Amino acid sequence: MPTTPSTSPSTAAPTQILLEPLTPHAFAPFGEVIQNPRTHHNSPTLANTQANQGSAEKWLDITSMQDWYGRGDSGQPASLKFNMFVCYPRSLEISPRSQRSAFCVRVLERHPFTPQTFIPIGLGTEDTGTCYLVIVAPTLPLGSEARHREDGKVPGPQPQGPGLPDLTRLRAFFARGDQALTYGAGTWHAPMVVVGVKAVEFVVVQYMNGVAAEDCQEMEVRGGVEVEVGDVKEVASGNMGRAEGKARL
Ligand SMILES: NC(=O)N[C@@H](O)C(=O)O
Repeated sequence: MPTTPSTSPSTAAPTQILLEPLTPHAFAPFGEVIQNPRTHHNSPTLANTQANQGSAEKWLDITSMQDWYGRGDSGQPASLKFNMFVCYPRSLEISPRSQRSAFCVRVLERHPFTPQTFIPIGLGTEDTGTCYLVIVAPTLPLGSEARHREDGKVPGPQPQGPGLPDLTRLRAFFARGDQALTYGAGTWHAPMVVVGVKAVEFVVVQYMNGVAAEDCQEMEVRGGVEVEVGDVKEVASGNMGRAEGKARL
């Protein structure tokens, strides 16, 4: 997988950020949350209709899946792929600062020309021992990119822009089994992080064209970013106080 140069948090970075619940509003700069508007009061307004002889409610256009590969240099067309990721629980470390368990983000990646949807299967809301973390960063404007890149090269245009991730504005969300999500095309994100006691299977939907540099770009986060998780059971059951989970930059 192609790796862009590593980057590290700037000295101006805040030292801590909150671990937040995944909501459509909070996640909007990075993509979309997919959830049942009947059971999640914070859902955006969606059109719906009756289906299946009235035994089903059908919500329409629940997420966007647009092919941006026409902007790639190779001209290689992409097709829609359904893959499955079986994500095992990650090892957590004990934060030297808080003495609580934490996940260290060492890699961020992006898919410049496609959204990517993660749909968990087999993780119920009753599974309060396991949840998953969605860790994302906005993209820096190109001027900052030029200052940060070591090889002087600028990748082609993409929906979020070609810049490196802004680690000073990294966000970490915790999600439940009754939520799926779509990373917007080009959104910097950590490889999926499951925490807790069991593996989670995800059906993953995205466009791909087989050109490695256009399908996925990855970079190392020098020194890592520590996301404080604390008690996974508290996080997974949604009982965590908002100020408890923190990421240290
Ligand atoms: N997000 C994640 O876990 N992984 C990927 O985006 C991937 O395509 O490898």
